[in-house]
Amino acid sequence: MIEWGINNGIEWNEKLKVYDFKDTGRGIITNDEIKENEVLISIPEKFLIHSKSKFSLDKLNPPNISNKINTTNKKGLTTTIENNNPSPLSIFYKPFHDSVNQFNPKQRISFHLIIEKLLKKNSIWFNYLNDLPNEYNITSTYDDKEIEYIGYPIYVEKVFKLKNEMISSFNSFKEILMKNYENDLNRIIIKLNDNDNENENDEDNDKIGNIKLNEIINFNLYEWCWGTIQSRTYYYNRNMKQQQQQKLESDKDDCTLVPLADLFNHSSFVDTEAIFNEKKQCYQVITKTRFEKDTQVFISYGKHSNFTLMNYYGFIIENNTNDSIPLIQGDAIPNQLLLEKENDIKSYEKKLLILEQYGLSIYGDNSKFLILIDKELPFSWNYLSVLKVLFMTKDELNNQLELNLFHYDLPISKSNHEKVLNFLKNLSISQLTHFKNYLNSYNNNNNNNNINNNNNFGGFNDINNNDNNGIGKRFEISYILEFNIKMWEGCIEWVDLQCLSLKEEKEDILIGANQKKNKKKKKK
Ligand SMILES: C[S@@+](CC[C@H](N)C(=O)[O-])C[C@H]1O[C@@H](n2cnc3c(N)ncnc32)[C@H](O)[C@@H]1O
Repeated sequence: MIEWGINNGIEWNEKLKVYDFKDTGRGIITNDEIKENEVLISIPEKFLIHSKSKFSLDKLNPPNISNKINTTNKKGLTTTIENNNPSPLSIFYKPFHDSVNQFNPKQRISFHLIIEKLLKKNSIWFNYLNDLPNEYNITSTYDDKEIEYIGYPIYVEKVFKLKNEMISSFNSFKEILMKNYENDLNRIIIKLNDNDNENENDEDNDKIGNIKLNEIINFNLYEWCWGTIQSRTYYYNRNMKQQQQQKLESDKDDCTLVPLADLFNHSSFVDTEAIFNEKKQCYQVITKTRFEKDTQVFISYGKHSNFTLMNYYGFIIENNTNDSIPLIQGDAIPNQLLLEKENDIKSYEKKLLILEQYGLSIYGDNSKFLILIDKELPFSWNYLSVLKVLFMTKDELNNQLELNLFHYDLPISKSNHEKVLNFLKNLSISQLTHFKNYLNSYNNNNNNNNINNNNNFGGFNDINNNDNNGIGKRFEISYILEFNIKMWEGCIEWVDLQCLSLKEEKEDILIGANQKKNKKKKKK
């Protein structure tokens, strides 16, 4: 693959080599020191596969029609206006280009990948595509039963959401193609051989004849594209500046495959910069981290929790410092405080207003109720602040004691602190029990039948060796559930420590905060 890249003008850092690592699977090793800010790879634009990229067969690309056209106005003056609907001239390619124009970015990239894969040796990406994994371990490919067995409702819901996103994306992909090709699955989409008498049996493995619609509408192939996109693409927003800006803002999904740059494995301890270099017209990956000779060169895929890594990339990392557990709103927010809505609507509304004022929320996506891997503070600041405000008494609200929290970073009051800690202790104990149950039933349901339990992290795992009706135990899921148990145990320890030190406090912290306020007033 590297040789193919170098022969085609991809600038590959000479110190780097492909290597099969025991723990992470195929990745990149360096035979000399790599310095901070060193360019790892530069890839010419023509090799990128994104939602605007060209197909490798010239005849598949729409003719270059200018986006500006001349018109004559009522006064007979000629003006140049935007042509918002440039369409390919050829009737033969009309359904092809109509479909391309109707696809969203992920469908468009999938279509491109499918075409290039079916083109085999006729594709400029043949060597690259040939060396990609045949299947992916991402959660969208899990069996429905397996997803249910994960147990934790937030995880189950998220995985189903991702899987359904892929399925509905495929359904609409199929619908667009069927409509444009008038439901004719035998319709020839790509005519490689202009000779109509072509002998269809003449194809060898890598040379092809014509490509029909039924080869393109193939769920397994689409699932492979989805895995390729989820686990191997880079962000791509260079077009944002140009006229497509409006269109692209509505679909923030735009990303690009960058051949060979997707051979680097992930580490949460490194920093990477990936940019399109306008001057050189190429995509570059630059490391912000130094690497020693004979070590694996990692890049960063982002600060992801293990659950996110498992969903999008199909692997997890040991003791991931970015790990966190999302909380269900129903568990995270005390019920009795939600009941306040009925008893004391004024206080309830006041609390919501305070939260809004400080950019916090108890509803929907805005809320970040997270358990963190941080011994000093295992609950996210947002979450703790929401709880503190919700537990405020009428008096505390009237005295605007939220200012203690948001201005001086102090507790609202000793009793408020106590109530929050009590709630967190009960929450942690019940979550710990839940996670122990999830793990037990996960293990029991999967009957010790391991899908990829090779007791190491990542790498290429054979996900097909499960002979228990398609269900098997996944190392990643057991690890995440076990790790969450440890995190909840850490929360209980933290709450106990806080309770101890709170007991030792003689004076109500509320007084301390007020003193601080008074001091400020005196200064004025
Ligand atoms: C962009 S590709 C990296 C190259 C890939 N290993 C290959 O052989 O083509 C991303 C995939 O590599 C694997 N991977 C990346 N980082 C890893 C890590 N730290 N541990 C285990 N597997 C990792 C996962 O399978 C992931 O989906």
